[in-house]
Amino acid sequence: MTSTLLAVRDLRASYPGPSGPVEVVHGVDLDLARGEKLALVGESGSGKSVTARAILRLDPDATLSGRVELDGADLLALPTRRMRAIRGARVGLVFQDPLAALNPVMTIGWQITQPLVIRGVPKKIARRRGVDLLARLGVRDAERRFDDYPHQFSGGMRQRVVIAIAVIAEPDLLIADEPTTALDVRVQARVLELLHELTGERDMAVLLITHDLGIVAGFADRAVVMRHGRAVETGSVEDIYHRPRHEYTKALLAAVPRIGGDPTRPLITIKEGER
Ligand SMILES: Nc1ncnc2c1ncn2[C@@H]1O[C@H](COP(=O)(O)OP(=O)(O)OP(=O)(O)O)[C@@H](O)[C@H]1O
Repeated sequence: MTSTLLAVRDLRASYPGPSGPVEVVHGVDLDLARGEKLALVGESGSGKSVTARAILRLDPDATLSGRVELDGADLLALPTRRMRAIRGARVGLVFQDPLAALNPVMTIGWQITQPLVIRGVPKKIARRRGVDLLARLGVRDAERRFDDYPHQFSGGMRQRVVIAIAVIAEPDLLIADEPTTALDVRVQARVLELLHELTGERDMAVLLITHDLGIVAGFADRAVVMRHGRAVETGSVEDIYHRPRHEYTKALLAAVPRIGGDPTRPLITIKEGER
């Protein structure tokens, strides 16, 4: 029996524009069960990031409506202070720019252990867990590297640090926006494998935002296909790949280059406004 962790209903987000508010998320519904991996897919500009940011109320200038229920509590109705406590504790976050997410003057070990230390976990234990996590993320010599600063890490290593910070406090949900885009294929596979393991070990759910249908196929249980700020199709990864219903999903799948595919075959295009 799976239980619903996150239920999003008719979520809308508008931002101030030069001639009034502009709606960029037009009524998105999605459900995520504990331990489930859901991918939000679509092309650049389809509204994946703004949907994730709206779920967590990350943009103070966005006007939001609808319902975002985490374990039955509507996040859109919570006081800001309670919402802040949920981010980081119950929901771990990984966004696209790892450098912006790290503090340049603190060691990476300090930053990784902070979510545990502020919850009263003794420093030594927090360090042990942090080092283990970094090692599981494929960072070599994790014990020694723990006392380095962000500038001493490559971009790919910093991204793994950000992932470690997001998951160390064992959140119920991880929201990760293109978490592996900056990583080479081998490290990408390691990171996805770890996230997969954590969903099993801790029943952590993952909302993965990606434009990469290859990652979706290898990682997610279900997917929501987004276009122009709407969820156009939702289904199991199996159904989306083998029995896509929406023309846009078919076009997205047809646009994925395949090894051995016919390079002269034209890409399917669909007309603007077609839904
Ligand atoms: N702060 C903002 N103010 C106004 N419009 C915004 C804001 N942030 C995003 N948008 C608009 O919302 C739409 C969706 O953007 P979003 O970044 O969610 O797309 P995406 O699918 O995540 O693409 P990408 O993979 O490139 O990040 C775009 O048209 C974008 O211009």
